[in-house]
Amino acid sequence: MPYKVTVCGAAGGIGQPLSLLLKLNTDITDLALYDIVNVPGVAADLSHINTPAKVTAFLPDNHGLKNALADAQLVIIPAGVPRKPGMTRDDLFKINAGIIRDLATAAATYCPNAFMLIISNPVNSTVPIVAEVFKSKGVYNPKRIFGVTTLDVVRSSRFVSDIKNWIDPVAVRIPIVGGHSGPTIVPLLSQIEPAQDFTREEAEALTKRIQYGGDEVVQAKNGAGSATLSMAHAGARFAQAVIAATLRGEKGVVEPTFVALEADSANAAALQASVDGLDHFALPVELGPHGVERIHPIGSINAFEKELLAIAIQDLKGNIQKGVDFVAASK
Ligand SMILES: NC(=O)C1=CN([C@@H]2O[C@H](COP(=O)(O)OP(=O)(O)OC[C@H]3O[C@@H](n4cnc5c(N)ncnc54)[C@H](O)[C@@H]3O)[C@@H](O)[C@H]2O)C=CC1
Ligand SMILES: O=C([O-])CC(=O)C(=O)O
Repeated sequence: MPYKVTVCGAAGGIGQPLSLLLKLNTDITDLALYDIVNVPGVAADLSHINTPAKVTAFLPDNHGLKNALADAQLVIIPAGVPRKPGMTRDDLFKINAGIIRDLATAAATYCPNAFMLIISNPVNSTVPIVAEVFKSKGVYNPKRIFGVTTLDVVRSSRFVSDIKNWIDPVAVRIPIVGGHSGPTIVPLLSQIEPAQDFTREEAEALTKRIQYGGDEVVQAKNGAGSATLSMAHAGARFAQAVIAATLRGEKGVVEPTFVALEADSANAAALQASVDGLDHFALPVELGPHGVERIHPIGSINAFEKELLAIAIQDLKGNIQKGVDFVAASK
């Protein structure tokens, strides 16, 4: 069965290793790589790998974006600028918001039914931007738009195994809820599988490391960007989860991701009430043939996690509104 995936920002620090991992995915038959620079070389290089996907490069000229997106079933967007030391993800808004708005406008026009996986920061605002653009084009389906927060999940599994060193980091699962920036990243360590006990000191230190894991990489790269290789792994993992549920019909595929809560219409009101009325939030999402199948509630959490959640909700309100306002002001 043909399955076309388009990567926008494919020549970048994330785009290249992500495209490599996607090229190794034998469910994908057509890998369209779009960027404003350097993408023909990336595509030529990847096209020599002996896996089924046909790799094609697109630059903006000759209707490149239109041709890259046409008939895509899945679109992954790591386009835009990364952080330098001292910056917050929100500092990227002024450049990345316009890039995401324009790519979303093209996707809403040329592949309105594709699953949209948004990596570009600030995710807490770029996902609402995509949603608002799709609404304005009359093609909005909240089940199909995802903010990729998988790196928080990947990191947290690894960081837990650093302090409880007999735990297999591949097997450990921690629901990460909220959003994708500092205090909006809320790891629910009380719900870790397999079950673990943490002292309050351990929980505080681990939570801080998970919330600021991105900063560790930004500082280590010292001006040369932010996480790219771990992000490529995380992006490929989330893409595979979507492909498994939507193309292969696998059941029980659950990954935390930042989504519109209305995507689970049966539970939307209760979910929104649990996060002070926010319309977007990262929660563990069960994926199904149409994308979001069911959004898991926050569940039972301890006093420390309640404190974290209250802080996250306050920040997220502003981040989400900023995205909505940006699209409204662009009209
Ligand atoms: N969601 C997450 O967990 C993470 C998100 N990120 C974010 O991902 C984004 C990309 O990061 P990197 O790959 O390190 O940056 P990068 O600068 O290495 O690559 C970005 C690519 O986007 C391309 N680009 C710029 N404008 C474009 C447009 N209008 N259309 C298509 N392509 C365009 C650039 O030419 C470049 O190749 C950043 O915003 C970063 O903050 C990074 C790590 C984790
Ligand atoms: O920290 C950054 O700017 C990139 C990112 O989102 C992450 O690594 O989680």
